[in-house]
Amino acid sequence: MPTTADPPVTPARGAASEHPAGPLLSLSGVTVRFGGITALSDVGLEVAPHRVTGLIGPNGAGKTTCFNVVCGFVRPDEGTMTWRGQTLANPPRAHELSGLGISRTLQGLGLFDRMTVLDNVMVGAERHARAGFFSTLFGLPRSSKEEKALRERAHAALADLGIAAHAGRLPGSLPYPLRKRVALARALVSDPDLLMLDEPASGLSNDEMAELGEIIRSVSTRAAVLLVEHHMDLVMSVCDHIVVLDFGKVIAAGPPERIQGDEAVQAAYLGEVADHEAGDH
Ligand SMILES: Nc1ncnc2c1ncn2[C@@H]1O[C@H](COP(=O)(O)OP(=O)(O)OP(=O)(O)O)[C@@H](O)[C@H]1O
Repeated sequence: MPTTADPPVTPARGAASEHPAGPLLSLSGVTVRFGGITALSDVGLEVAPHRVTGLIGPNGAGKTTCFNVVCGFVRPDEGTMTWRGQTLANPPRAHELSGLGISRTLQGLGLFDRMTVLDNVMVGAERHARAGFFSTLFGLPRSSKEEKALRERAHAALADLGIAAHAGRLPGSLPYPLRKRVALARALVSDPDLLMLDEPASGLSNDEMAELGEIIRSVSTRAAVLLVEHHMDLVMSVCDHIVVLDFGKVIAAGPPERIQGDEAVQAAYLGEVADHEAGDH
């Protein structure tokens, strides 16, 4: 089983964890098949507390499938998931994530168009609300004290991301980069221990991407981050640790500087460039 221990670039089966207190999240032996396609094969990775872990690889390498296993969208055929040292009998279902302390943003932002920005963020505060998600969604009553506390949390999350001024607007009236921040605020308002980001830089300008990098680094002071991303500049600048997938297998894991110089990684990405060029003719 590959692990993400830093010293070996090619992860070693059964290697000891690099984190003295243990990883926050680990996958071991995860295999996912879609009919005849093996999307993930014996994948192992570890996410350390308060570290940014990047999951990269060429198109079709299995990144989204791996992300979806952790967020409960895909059930693996084999393998285990360990959260805070406890092996989960089954990977969490999507609605169980928040209770575990895991939040995510997806490529499609999934904001509710008819709810204000503030209400969208309040939906994410479920973990801290006794009455929970459905009360917010369907406008069911909750105590005024609880309502006030939730509003304050949501406002603080918006303020942290510099978008408190837009609290009363509908998401559709905001430009895309700001809608992305709303989705991020909704993920952060529950004060997660792990924030999972699926291609957060897509559709952002270089300046916006640099700001996103700063946000990700600041989030890592209070939560671990698992980042699936194609933009290598962002990945290399924000990640403490990178896991590289190719054809559903972990081919390398280590700190950015080591991954950049890794021959297997370079070959995997060169193969991708060659495929694109062949497709151009
Ligand atoms: N629901 C599905 N049904 C069938 N095959 C799938 C399904 N989801 C993914 N696959 C296949 O599994 C493999 C891994 O796909 P995945 O989307 O996880 O890769 P990826 O690294 O996220 O790719 P990209 O960078 O292009 O988004 C691919 O061969 C893909 O075609």
